[in-house]
Amino acid sequence: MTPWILKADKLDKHFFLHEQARRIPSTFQVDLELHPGQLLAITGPSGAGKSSLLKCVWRTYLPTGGHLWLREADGALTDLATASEQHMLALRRTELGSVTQFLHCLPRKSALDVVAQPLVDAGVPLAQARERAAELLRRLNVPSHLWAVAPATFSGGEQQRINLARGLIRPVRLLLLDEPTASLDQVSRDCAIALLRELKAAGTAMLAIFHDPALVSALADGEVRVLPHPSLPGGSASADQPHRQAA
Ligand SMILES: Nc1ncnc2c1ncn2[C@@H]1O[C@H](COP(=O)(O)OP(=O)(O)OP(=O)(O)O)[C@@H](O)[C@H]1O
Repeated sequence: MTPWILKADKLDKHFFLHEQARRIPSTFQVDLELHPGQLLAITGPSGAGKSSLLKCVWRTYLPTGGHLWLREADGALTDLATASEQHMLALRRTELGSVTQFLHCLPRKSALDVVAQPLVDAGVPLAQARERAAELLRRLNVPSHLWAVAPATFSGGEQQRINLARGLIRPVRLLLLDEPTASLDQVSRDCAIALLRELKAAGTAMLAIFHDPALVSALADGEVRVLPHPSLPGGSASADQPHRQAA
């Protein structure tokens, strides 16, 4: 097997609300090992810290304990728990990608250009980026009469397909997926599964939160179960046996 691309070692995240002097526990003692071409499903009860784990990798959240090693394309090992902001910005431009369930885009920009933008930002000529965007929109069954329209007025499922196309258009080595298919119907979900399988086959590693067990069984190579902090209800078992990765 190829060497891992991401390894978490007792990763912790808690929040401190200074004005209330209150500590909010989140992700607790997570260990995981993710290889190129693998998808690991992050599972666990609501509030256990699944999204926080992905945000620690993307570094919207700064981990409060443990290590989060990324093996970069040149083989260098970087601990995302301590990497500089500048380094993180560079990694987000080159190696990391993230798709959530929410589409954030500028008003008045066409759906086609919203999807093409990450490629344009990466230096791909506009015509070529639009061609690839059109291909993805077709694959995700977004009707062509919507391509020139700004997605602000789109239905939830349409917006989510735009968001997914935008999130998948730029090739990355590690992709984070936080419920990117939550509002999709069965047909669109199957299209998304096919696209994600192609990315896996091309070697993209993925950490994903899917609430739909059908997606987990269709795509996951293993599971990382995030359990609540031992101080929380349902968390006592995790004190002795924190989050284990199951193959
Ligand atoms: N920015 C923040 N400030 C304070 N607390 C936060 C913050 N982000 C998350 N939390 C808290 O961390 C805990 C874990 O949240 P998180 O969203 O990671 O859980 P989750 O497992 O993804 O939940 P769900 O399945 O319901 O989406 C929750 O108690 C949440 O209130």
